[in-house]
Amino acid sequence: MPDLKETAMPKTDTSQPDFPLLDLAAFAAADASGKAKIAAEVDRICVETGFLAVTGHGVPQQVIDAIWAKARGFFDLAPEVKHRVGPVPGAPYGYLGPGTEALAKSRGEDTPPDLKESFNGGPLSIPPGETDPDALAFCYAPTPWPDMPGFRAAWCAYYTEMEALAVRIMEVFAVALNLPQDHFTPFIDTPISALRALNYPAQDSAPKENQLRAGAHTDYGSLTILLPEPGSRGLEILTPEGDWRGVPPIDGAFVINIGDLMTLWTAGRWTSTLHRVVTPPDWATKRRMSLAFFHQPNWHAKITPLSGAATKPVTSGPYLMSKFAAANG
Ligand SMILES: O=C(O)CCC(=O)C(=O)O
Ligand SMILES: [Fe+2]
Repeated sequence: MPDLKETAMPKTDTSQPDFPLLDLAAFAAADASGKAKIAAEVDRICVETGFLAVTGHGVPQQVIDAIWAKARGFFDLAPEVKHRVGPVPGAPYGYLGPGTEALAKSRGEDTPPDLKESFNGGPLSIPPGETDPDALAFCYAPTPWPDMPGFRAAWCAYYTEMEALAVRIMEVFAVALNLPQDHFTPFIDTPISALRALNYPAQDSAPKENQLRAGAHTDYGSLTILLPEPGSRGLEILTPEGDWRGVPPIDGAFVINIGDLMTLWTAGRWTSTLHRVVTPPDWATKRRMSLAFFHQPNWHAKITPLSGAATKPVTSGPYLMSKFAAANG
């Protein structure tokens, strides 16, 4: 494992001097020792919280603008129109309306449903030869597309960018773990990632006890690439000290965090941090949107600790399916 000594790391300029940044363009341009230095800092952050902001990502602004416009347009449709693209039973894609999901239930906590709605889409193609019935019925279920010109094209363009970005981040993760840069490739070459557009509507009545915009949870997979609506607030992470801390809006950056499978892969070295979405007092009258790309290894990928510790492997697809069922049961 890398040595954990403090290294210089760029910080956000003004709003939140403490929030760590990973500049992917700087990583790509660095020589081996520069890469090792950046990777050591990523390792340190992943040990602590696994949350950081990514700049230098190269995702074209017009791809981001287009999906924001289509997501907003979709959520502004009448409820009965949105429900026309509700999920096929047992599948996670399409429109999940208010009252459908309580993320805290994925950890066995019984809370009221999250104050949100979402649109969800899965992998853009099915790997040739895939016959596993659960894989076909769950993660390779078709996405029910809304009848809105340009929605599908904008969605798929953003999904494609996120898939490529996740590969670059997983390469940094490999170096951060002192592994060859392409170590994770065989596990993530047919990923079963999902993209979710989230809308947290303005709240016109008081929430129930323990009801949040998103209940406290960890993400399930390898990596989440989150884009909160610019300037928006409400996402909080649990610090190692046990305090909830707001993630600041950071212009031009994605917020990334690792999920449960990365913790398992690193034998507990990296933290899949609890996070939630609250409603700051000045946000109750305002909607908030976000785009979350949940990067998930191949359906059949068997995740065992890199340390070689003898534990029963966790298979990526069935693990994801069981967590989704718990949160949506
Ligand atoms: O909307 C957000 O900022 C975070 C949502 C989230 O953590 C999730 O859906 O897993
Ligand atoms: Fe999350």
